Formats: sequence, structure tokens, C-alpha cells
Amino acid sequence: MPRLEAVSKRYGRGRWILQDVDVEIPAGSVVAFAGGNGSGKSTLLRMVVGLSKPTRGAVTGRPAVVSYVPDRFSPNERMSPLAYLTHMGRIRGMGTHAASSRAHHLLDRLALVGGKDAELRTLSKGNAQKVALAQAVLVQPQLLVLDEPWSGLDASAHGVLAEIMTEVSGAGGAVAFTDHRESVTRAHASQTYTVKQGRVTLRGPEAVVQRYAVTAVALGMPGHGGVPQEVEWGTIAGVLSVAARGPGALLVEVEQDHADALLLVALRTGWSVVDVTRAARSHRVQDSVAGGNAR
Ligand SMILES: Nc1ncnc2c1ncn2[C@@H]1O[C@H](COP(=O)(O)OP(=O)(O)OP(=O)(O)O)[C@@H](O)[C@H]1O
Repeated sequence: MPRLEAVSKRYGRGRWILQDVDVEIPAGSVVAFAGGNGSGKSTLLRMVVGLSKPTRGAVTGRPAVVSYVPDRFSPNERMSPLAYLTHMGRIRGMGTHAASSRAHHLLDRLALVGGKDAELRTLSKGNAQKVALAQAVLVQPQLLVLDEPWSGLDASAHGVLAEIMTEVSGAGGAVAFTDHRESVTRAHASQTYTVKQGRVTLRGPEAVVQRYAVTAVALGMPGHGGVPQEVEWGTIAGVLSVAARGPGALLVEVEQDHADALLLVALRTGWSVVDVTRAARSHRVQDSVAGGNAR
């Protein structure tokens, strides 16, 4: 499957649009590229499918059957969607009958409004996008690349688009698409890359902030003048931090559940408990463990 290795791109002697891009689009995955207008998303996709060459670096591993849906499909054709798709199916190696019935099926599924027999050039933007999408999946592609596929499509076609992506990736193909909305990439992609200022970086799993309770135990010298034993506080279960608080005084923070055990150790080793307070802490955890034990 396609891999971009140290790819940089500029048009002519213009500015660098993309720099040192390392990206992999694995089999069975749906990879999104998120970024603002003009950040280079379309440029990147065109290099993935082979319509544009990197200025530096290489794109390797492109499979044999690649389908690409550009962000704008506005054919100035008198041909009807049905005739166009049947023709494209034949180019893809299908028989006329098989191509025509597949075209009918896909246009019905995508709810093409405006007529399968109207001229392509008369179609609205959204309907033209539906024809482009149908064209891309006449034959199941090994690599499906979609530039801003959600824009322009109506709500019913959104569901079909999501199904098509799942079908291709579920069959072991790879899917790549762009969008500028995080909600869309989160919902549909297994991995999202951010495209910004020429750099393309893999976004990690979303981090969430989790709050949890700790107990702060202030320890001091015993009033009777005895000397407490040395204790390796950091090795006791649940201890989060140990800090010196002046001569012979410590502040130990411990997870709530382990506070009693810590107090017991303190008292048994001759320390005096000066103060015990509860405090709230927050830390960032990954989505996958949110709701689990805070550590
Ligand atoms: N053929 C070209 N010749 C010269 N410059 C180009 C060409 N194609 C794109 N660019 C420039 O490259 C930059 C990135 O464009 P690109 O279309 O890749 O961005 P994008 O992230 O897809 O933007 P959008 O979200 O608006 O579609 C822009 O500054 C654009 O003007």
C-alpha cells in the first residue's frame, strides 16, 4: 500500500507546499488528512494517486487498482451519467451489461436526483459528486482516494459514502480522504494526519483530562524527641510524590485508596502525622483508558 517517504513538493520555483512528509496508508485502514484551505491536502492526495510527482522523495507501494475522486468534478459532457459510467466500467474491464447494471445500482444507492439520462454538464455540484463517487467504485478499488468527499453531498449520500469507505477498507483496501473538520475525521478515519505549514503529522489518540482525588500527608518529627526510621516512601503503593518540607518534615501525596496504608507505615516507623488533606488533581489520559483507573 502507498507510502510517502521524505516527500517534499513545490510548484516550479514557488514556495514549498509540503516538506519531508512520511506517511503510510496501510491496507484495511481509513486515513484522513485534516488541514485548512491551501494547506496542501489536495497536492498530497494527487501525489498518492500518481497524478503529481514529488519534487523530492518517493511514493512507493501504490496498488494496481486505484480510484480517485477529486474535490471538483464538473465534466462539460453531453453524455448521461449512465452512459459515462458504463463507458468507465468498460475501461475498467467490465462487460457492457455488467457495467450498466452496476451503474444503475450505484446511482440508485446514492439517490442521484436530476436523472440518470440527463447530460452530465447539467448536473448540480452534489449530483456530479455522486457520479464521481460511483465511478470510483464501479470496480472495487484497492486504494480509494477522496478529496473533500463530504462537501456537496446531501445527508442520505453521507451515509452511503461512509458505507463505501467501510466496504473498501473491510475488503483489505486502503482509503484516504481529506476534510477540514475534526468531527468528520474523528467519525470516519482510523488515523488522522494534520497538514499544516508544509508539515504532515500523525495525530495521536485524543487526550482527555481526568480528575482524581489524592491525599496529601504532612509528616514531621515526633513530639517526644525520637528519631523516625528511614522509609523509601516512593516505593509504597499509590505514592505519587514525596517532597521535603524543611528539616525533618515531608509532604507525601498518595492516591486516595492507599492513604490508610501509608498512614499506618508512617506511624509504625515513628513519624508524626502533622496534617492530612484531600486534594483534586487532573491529568491527561488517552481516550482508550478514560474512565479506567487514574494513574
Ligand atoms: N498546479 C499548481 N500550481 C501552482 N500552485 C499550486 C498548484 N496546485 C496547488 N497549488 C498551490 O499549492 C497550495 C496548496 O494547495 P492544495 O490545493 O493542495 O491545498 P488544499 O489543502 O487542498 O486546499 P483546499 O482545502 O482549499 O482545497 C496552494 O497555495 C495552491 O495555490
